[in-house]
Amino acid sequence: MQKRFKGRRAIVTGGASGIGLACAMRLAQEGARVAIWDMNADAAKTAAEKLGGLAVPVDITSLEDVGRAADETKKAFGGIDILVASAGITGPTVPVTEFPMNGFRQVFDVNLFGLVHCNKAVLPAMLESGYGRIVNIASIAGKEGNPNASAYSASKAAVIGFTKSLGKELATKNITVNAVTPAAVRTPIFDQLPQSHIDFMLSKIPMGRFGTVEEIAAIVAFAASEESSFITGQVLDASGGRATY
Ligand SMILES: NC(=O)c1ccc[n+]([C@@H]2O[C@H](COP(=O)([O-])OP(=O)(O)OC[C@H]3O[C@@H](n4cnc5c(N)ncnc54)[C@H](O)[C@@H]3O)[C@@H](O)[C@H]2O)c1
Ligand SMILES: C[C@H](O)[C@H](O)CC(=O)C(=O)O
Repeated sequence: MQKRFKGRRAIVTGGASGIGLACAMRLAQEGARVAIWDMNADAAKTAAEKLGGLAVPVDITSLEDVGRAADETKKAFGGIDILVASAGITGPTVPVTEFPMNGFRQVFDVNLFGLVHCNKAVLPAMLESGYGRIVNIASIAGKEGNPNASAYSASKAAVIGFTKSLGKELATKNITVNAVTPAAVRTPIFDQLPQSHIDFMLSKIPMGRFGTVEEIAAIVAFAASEESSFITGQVLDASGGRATY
């Protein structure tokens, strides 16, 4: 495998599981030093040991905790070149008429505000070095809006809008900011969903199968690489043919 990330220092939020773990493994396999940022401290430790990286337990909903994590990572690595923001939750799978507002806010606290905290936290180091790659993991749900998943869909649509804005702000700073919108991939996040919703998501994929974490990690790795230098503020799709834009 090529070593596109030799000498690069990466943070992967949600890196202890699923898509984030696969992204962390791919970046490490290609030479990056990787910090696993995750609220699951034990899983983060296990993942970091597996890839020879750094485990940084953090709750991304806390701006202060994220600032502490960024300081710890920058001190350990000497800088930050890459952020893959993968940490996320689904929230309840219910119609809007039944959707509890505390649940709606929790989804936004993690999926949007937590992601914004992490994007903000890595920018000083990237601006100081004059280089950066930010890859925000959104979802096809943010493009299409899934029924019974209004908070999740809205939060991912917000991630897309935020990514487009930040990409334009940083366009002359050699820092790119892109989103990836996967369709369903069988990971532990499915444990947060009823089977009916999982069946619905599969039914929407023209390829007739779920994606794999490796397939998502491959597109994330491209977006995180130097090769993607003329792509910013964009949405890179990985939905098995489902997305129409
Ligand atoms: N799996 C899919 O079908 C799919 C498809 C499209 C997009 N996504 C998105 O991809 C990302 C990763 O999903 P996944 O399938 O790997 O899920 P996952 O549940 O396997 O992993 C999510 C990780 O995020 C961590 N996390 C959750 N809340 C956190 C917080 N407040 N602070 C720090 N860490 C926190 C969890 O501990 C977990 O390790 C999510 O943003 C999800 O919305 C998933
Ligand atoms: C959490 C979901 O599995 C993920 O976002 C994929 C999705 O929403 C879909 O419709 O596919």
